[in-house]
Amino acid sequence: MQVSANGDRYVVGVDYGTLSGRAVVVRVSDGAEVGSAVHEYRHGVIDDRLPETGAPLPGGWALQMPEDWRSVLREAVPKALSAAEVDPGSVIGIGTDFTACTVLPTLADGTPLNEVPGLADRPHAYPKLWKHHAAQRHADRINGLAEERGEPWLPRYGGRISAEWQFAKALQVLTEDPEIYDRTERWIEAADWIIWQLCGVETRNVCTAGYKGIHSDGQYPSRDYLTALNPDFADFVETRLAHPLAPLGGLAGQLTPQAAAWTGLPAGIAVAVGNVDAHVTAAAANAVEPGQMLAIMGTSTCHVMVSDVLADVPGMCGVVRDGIVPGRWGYEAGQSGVGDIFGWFVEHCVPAGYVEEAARQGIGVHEHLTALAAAQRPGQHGLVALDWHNGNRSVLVDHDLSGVIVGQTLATRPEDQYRALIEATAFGTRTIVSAFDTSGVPVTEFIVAGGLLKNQFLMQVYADVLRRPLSVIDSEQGPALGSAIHAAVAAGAYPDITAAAAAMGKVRRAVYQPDPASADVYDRLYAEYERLHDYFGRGGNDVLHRLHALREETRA
Ligand SMILES: Nc1ncnc2c1ncn2[C@@H]1O[C@H](COP(=O)(O)OP(=O)(O)O)[C@@H](O)[C@H]1O
Ligand SMILES: O=C(CO)[C@@H](O)[C@@H](O)COP(=O)(O)O
Repeated sequence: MQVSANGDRYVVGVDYGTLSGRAVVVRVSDGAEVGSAVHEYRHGVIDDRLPETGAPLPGGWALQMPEDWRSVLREAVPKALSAAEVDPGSVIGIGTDFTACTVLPTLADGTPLNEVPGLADRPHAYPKLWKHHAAQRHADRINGLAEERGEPWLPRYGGRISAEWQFAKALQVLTEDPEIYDRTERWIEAADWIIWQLCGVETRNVCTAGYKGIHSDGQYPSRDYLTALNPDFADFVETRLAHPLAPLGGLAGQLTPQAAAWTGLPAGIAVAVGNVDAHVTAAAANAVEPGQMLAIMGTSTCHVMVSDVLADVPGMCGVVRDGIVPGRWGYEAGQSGVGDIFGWFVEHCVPAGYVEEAARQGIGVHEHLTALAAAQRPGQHGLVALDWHNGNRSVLVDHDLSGVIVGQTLATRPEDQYRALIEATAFGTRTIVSAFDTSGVPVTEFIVAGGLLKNQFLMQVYADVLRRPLSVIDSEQGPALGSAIHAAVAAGAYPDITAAAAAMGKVRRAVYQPDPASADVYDRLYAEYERLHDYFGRGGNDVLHRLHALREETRA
């Protein structure tokens, strides 16, 4: 094992986000981040037209391009190494994390179907990004049948499987393009596909299989159940998924000469088993003890927490043995839209005068609206909103729901709505935290990571709405740092993730304290949120579903 001139050893973590991939070079001894680089995906999120043909995509679709992911290895990793000014020979391992469930059909050798000659014009040949929401009716069918048959795995997923998960997406392929389904030799999470690119062998990790792949108590849904779903789906598990599952922090293999040439790293170094962006971040924030809930807040929010207790938490995404750290139960819940909602508002709902004023002050529109919103007292805008602009992942698990804002008058201004949307996402998080608190897995510490940390006003709103202190990760590259920590374990530098997280993870405790007076007002607003939540989300008024159906019908 090589080391640098001063004896330091390094690992590389690569975080595959929704729009870009980030690489960070990290010192093994203490987690110091010594260099990083970001590479934007050329095609970003493909949700409008297929790049090859320009053919329009239906509503709810979100695809990605595997070549964009390889580019991150070719571009971001060498740049991070050069920024770090470390000898590549002192790097002992590489780890990666991915959005999930981002899943793709491939040939038996891992070639993505969209790269197979003659298939580039077939939308179903492309990877489906986590936020591909066009499989809701398949998820509904999966849930309905599982409930009817009393499938044992259903409670492990909060009673409902999400349209984002891999069975719903695969069933959509089978139903809408059976030929592409037939050509699919492997159906694989991007989290595992990228590892295949790095070390040349197929591996599958317990995390994506457990949460997004309905692999529970050692098995996928039965052949009998899949046959009942659709006889042509009967052998889906055996033919396209089946593979031994590898533990998190495990060694997937060694970096191939080809991947070494892409990255500038030495061939033969350790490649860690694939993992999910949210789950690796638990190690980065050293949030690996029971009761420590970590919220990774960016375009969406994921909530992850380990526990020694197995409980059914209504509406959670899943509870998986070894799903965050080996030896413990790992819980996940989430909100499908958070930063994306603020991004949508900034892009589509702000008059030119605000954009000009932000430019005049030399700040972004988010910062301008945040400053105006922060000058208000809680409740002053007279609004309450539902944060469902990208559907609801927890606790309702329904991607056909949409956003609601109540209380607008002629005096309502953009900053009022921006603030109401921030508060709505905080109320969504409170709903999730209380689902855990009341299900026997109480949240004892709330820790935040992710891009939204930069909005301090937003953080204070969350502390007030949750009425509890917020700890924050002390890194701007949480997932990439977490991947690097997994690489250090895979390379044998630490005995396990917990030990590596203690040495390399970074957290600042109780940085935001709740303000009791604000919290009192938010309690009243939250009570309104809860009423609207149940009215629009639990059948009190099905208007959001009817509007969704009408929109789809009209588009068709
Ligand atoms: N100052 C801000 N306040 C609130 N939201 C912001 C701000 N700046 C950017 N955003 C939103 O944050 C999201 C990006 O978060 P980030 O963590 O960087 O991305 P990702 O989730 O893809 O890793 C975008 O959806 C954007 O609209
Ligand atoms: O769902 C998960 C993880 O389980 C995320 O990958 C997904 O929400 C995308 O996260 P980002 O918003 O890109 O950070």
